Amino acid sequence: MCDNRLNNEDEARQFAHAMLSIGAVTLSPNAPYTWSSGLRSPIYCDQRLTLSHPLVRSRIADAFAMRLSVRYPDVELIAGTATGGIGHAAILSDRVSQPMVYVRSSAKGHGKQNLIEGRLLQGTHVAVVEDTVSTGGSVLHAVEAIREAGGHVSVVFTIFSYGFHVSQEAFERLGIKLEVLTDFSHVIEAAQESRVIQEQDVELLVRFQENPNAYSEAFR
Ligand SMILES: O=P(O)(O)OC[C@H]1O[C@H](OP(=O)(O)OP(=O)(O)O)[C@H](O)[C@@H]1O
Ligand SMILES: O=C(O)c1cc(=O)[nH]c(=O)[nH]1
Repeated sequence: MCDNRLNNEDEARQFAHAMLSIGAVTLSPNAPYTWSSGLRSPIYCDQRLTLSHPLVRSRIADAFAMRLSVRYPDVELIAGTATGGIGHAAILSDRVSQPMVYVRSSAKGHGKQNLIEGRLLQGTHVAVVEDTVSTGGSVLHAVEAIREAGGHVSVVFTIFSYGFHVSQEAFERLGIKLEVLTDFSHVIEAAQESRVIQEQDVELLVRFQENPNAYSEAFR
């Protein structure tokens, strides 16, 4: 679908530069980060920082809201993933005057033992909001929880995605459209333009993105 209000290429560049300007992108090639999936990575993109920047978080909500209204008019409920997606889901649901729930990474061990917090009615059309997609495991776990509870999910919104083959295949398999504001390649381009990374870092990062498992295994 082509819509003039959705110039995703410019938007992707702008969000990549915004991520760099707030210090959300950090590199540590010699002492890799361990991700939630267990993968070891030379890069970490911390979207939690966007919540500390009102202008950036507001632009994120604007971009999500525009895509939601143009492409997914049937959505009736916004679901955030714990913890990174909750803040952005709250801002978006307020923007579009829709109700919100959030999905825990695992069911609570006390109280009502809920996995999903808030009111989710059977048959509701839900958009899921995540902050970062790496393998996609976390957000797809949330999608499955919502589907099991009787909700319909066909779209996930994320601020950032690494664009790994494994995640793309998983989204396709589950029939989920992934709406991404910016991604790995735009962040790398922005970092080169701003001269915050060296050529040797770029080569390493591209090798990592092409085969994250092989890179990760080398550090075990
Ligand atoms: O696509 P995946 O491989 O699942 O990785 C991405 C997930 O990892 C991060 O969350 P984390 O588990 O660090 O928890 P947090 O949101 O509570 O900080 C991030 O916020 C995503 O939810
Ligand atoms: O996969 C992850 O855990 C992860 C990667 C990343 O770059 N940023 C983040 O918040 N989580």
